[in-house]
Amino acid sequence: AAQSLPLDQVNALEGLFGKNAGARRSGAKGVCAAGHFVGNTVGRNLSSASVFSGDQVPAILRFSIGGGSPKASDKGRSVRGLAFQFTGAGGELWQSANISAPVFFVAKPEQFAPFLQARTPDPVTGKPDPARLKAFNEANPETLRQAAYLAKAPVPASYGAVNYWSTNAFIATNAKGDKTTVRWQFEPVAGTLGLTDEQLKTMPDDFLADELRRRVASGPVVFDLKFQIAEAGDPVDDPTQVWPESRRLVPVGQLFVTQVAPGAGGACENITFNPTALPKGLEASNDPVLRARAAPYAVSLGRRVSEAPR
Ligand code: HEM
Repeated sequence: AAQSLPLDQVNALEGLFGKNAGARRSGAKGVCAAGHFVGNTVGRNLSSASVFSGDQVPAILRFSIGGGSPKASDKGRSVRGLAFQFTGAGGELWQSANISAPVFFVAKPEQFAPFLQARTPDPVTGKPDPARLKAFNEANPETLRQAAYLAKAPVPASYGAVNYWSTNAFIATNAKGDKTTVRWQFEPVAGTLGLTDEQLKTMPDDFLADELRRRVASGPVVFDLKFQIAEAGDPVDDPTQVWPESRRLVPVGQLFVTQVAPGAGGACENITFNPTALPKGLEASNDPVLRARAAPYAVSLGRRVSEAPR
């Protein structure tokens, strides 16, 4: 029976991926990192948020693999995640969790648990019920767009060589009070890099965290943060739909990744990157998926921090 949306969502993640003590119920495998963000004048013209001041803003970061398994393969065709917490002037926080796909897999929060349940193996057959999966997919075709994107995208060779998107829309307000609806993306300045078919066969399942450590040891990994500017009629409340490619994409600052935790754990672990924790000058849009995120993140945080340590 339905309990509440956030509990159903977290329980559905546990149903599919297991209840992995101490681990995030989504983005379970990952690594803590740190660095800073520097905003530019374009950012300041769009948003009065103190993080765009141009000063170095401290960043706590986490890179991750999609899904709730701490043992997920780094070669899987799931999303990679980039979560950040920027601390602006006066301790003002901006938290966010972004993925390596321009679209999310549900348009509405009510689709989240049924999407996962339809993919959860039946204990008797060891496989998802094919009729149930087919019925869900046919009734919810927009939930297949993310997998279609990932099927064609190269598997990232590095956490530092792939784009990350907000997928959700936000409203930026500048000092004059002008409002702009935006989505954002992080683009690696050194370019994107995918694994070749040969590498997919020969690489181990665990390489991304060490690869990032090596990269950062030889210099900061830098991402351009770009805002994509919505125009009238663009779907601002549906993260399964991209906006037209012709939409303006403007750099608003750069993220410098300068440290990677030497092992498991670190400053990112007790944080839940709640994407509606926003500084003054940035607001949540009416996207119902965005608005639904804080509660299940808090449920997952509560469960994982109260379980036995890994
Ligand atoms: C209704 C929609 C969603 C639900 C129910 C949901 C649920 C969750 C949960 C329970 C966690 C674990 C939180 C923690 O333990 O700290 C999580 C993490 C994460 N989610 Fe979501 N999520 C949703 C939408 C999204 C969207 C739209 C994105 C990205 C565009 C996203 C990206 C991520 C990432 C990258 C992480 C890992 C963050 C980290 O490294 O701590 N999620 N999500």
